[in-house]
Amino acid sequence: MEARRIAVIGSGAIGGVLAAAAHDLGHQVTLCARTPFDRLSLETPDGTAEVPVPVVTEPDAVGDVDWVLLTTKVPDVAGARPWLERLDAPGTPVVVVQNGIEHRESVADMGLSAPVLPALIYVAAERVRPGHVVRRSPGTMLVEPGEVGMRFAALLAGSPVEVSVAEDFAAAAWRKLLSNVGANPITALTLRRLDVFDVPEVRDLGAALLDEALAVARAEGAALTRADVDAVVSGFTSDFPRENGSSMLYDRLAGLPTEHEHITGAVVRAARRHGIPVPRNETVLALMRGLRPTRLPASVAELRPSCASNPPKP
Ligand SMILES: NC(=O)C1=CN([C@@H]2O[C@H](COP(=O)(O)OP(=O)(O)OC[C@H]3O[C@@H](n4cnc5c(N)ncnc54)[C@H](OP(=O)(O)O)[C@@H]3O)[C@@H](O)[C@H]2O)C=CC1
Ligand SMILES: CC(C)(CO)C(=O)C(=O)O
Repeated sequence: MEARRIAVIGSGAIGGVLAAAAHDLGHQVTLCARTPFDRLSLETPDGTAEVPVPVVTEPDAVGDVDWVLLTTKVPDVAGARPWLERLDAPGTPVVVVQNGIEHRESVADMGLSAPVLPALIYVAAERVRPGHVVRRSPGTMLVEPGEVGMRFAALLAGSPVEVSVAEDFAAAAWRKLLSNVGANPITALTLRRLDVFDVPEVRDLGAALLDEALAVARAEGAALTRADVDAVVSGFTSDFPRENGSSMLYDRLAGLPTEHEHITGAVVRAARRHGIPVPRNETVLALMRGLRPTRLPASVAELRPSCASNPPKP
């Protein structure tokens, strides 16, 4: 495919993975970062590679582009407004690559002239320090159907991130939310990686959180069933290397605010609209709200393994 100019807003786990994937395909990538660093490096089971893409911290330093990939955490979208305003153009789609079900809402008040493409990503990726990202699995992305989604799939075709169109994107987003409602707060609260789901009671709690969320998803019109819950729960210990954690665990380790209001909070808000009881998710939300975003001591940070010792699952 012809090389395209791509701006990636956010240089964390997902921004790093997507910037590397696009660069390796020959696209012209610019990383729009908040915290400056010199050079992106990506650690995978095959080794660590430098990704020689320019890293800029000022919107005026980036020229016009063909695609914008927004990869900040959901609560950080407001802070990314200067980038989005600088890059906005009717022919430059903004791909919102985030967890949750609020992809369009999160940029709705920006007044963008650009088409917005909601996107979901499944990947085991961790930003361990500014500019250094560990990717422990290949990635898969799901995007809304339509012409922009198909062009985006073509843009990354042949990279380690396989993009496909989800005919029922709303259901796909709720299915992804099921995994995040279980894995993210449980790993963040226990400060453990996905191996925490080897503990039978924790696995049962995960399943119970998902059961509650399933009732809400169905009330919202998402065509999901108990089989989706079962698949997600068994995936906790089989879809990714168990040394993987979750984006919420990584935020907690780094002392950053977490996305709980957009994960568990989204389920609880929708449950209230429908009068559906979700006591376990309400409890988890209260605990997440009670956490202080404080960088954790070195002994806890040692939970961060490198990739080299973690071969991918077949
Ligand atoms: N990590 C994972 O494995 C997965 C994550 N996701 C989802 O993907 C989304 C992105 O997560 P992830 O990449 O993990 O998050 P990270 O915290 O690793 O990265 C987010 C990046 O956004 C940057 N940022 C924040 N505000 C701005 C700003 N104003 N301008 C420029 N950059 C900014 C942060 O900067 P700074 O460096 O200063 O912190 C950080 O580098 C989330 O919605 C997450 O839930 C989905 C699937 C898997
Ligand atoms: C659970 C996981 C790893 C799935 O991609 C994820 O979405 C996250 O870490 O936020």
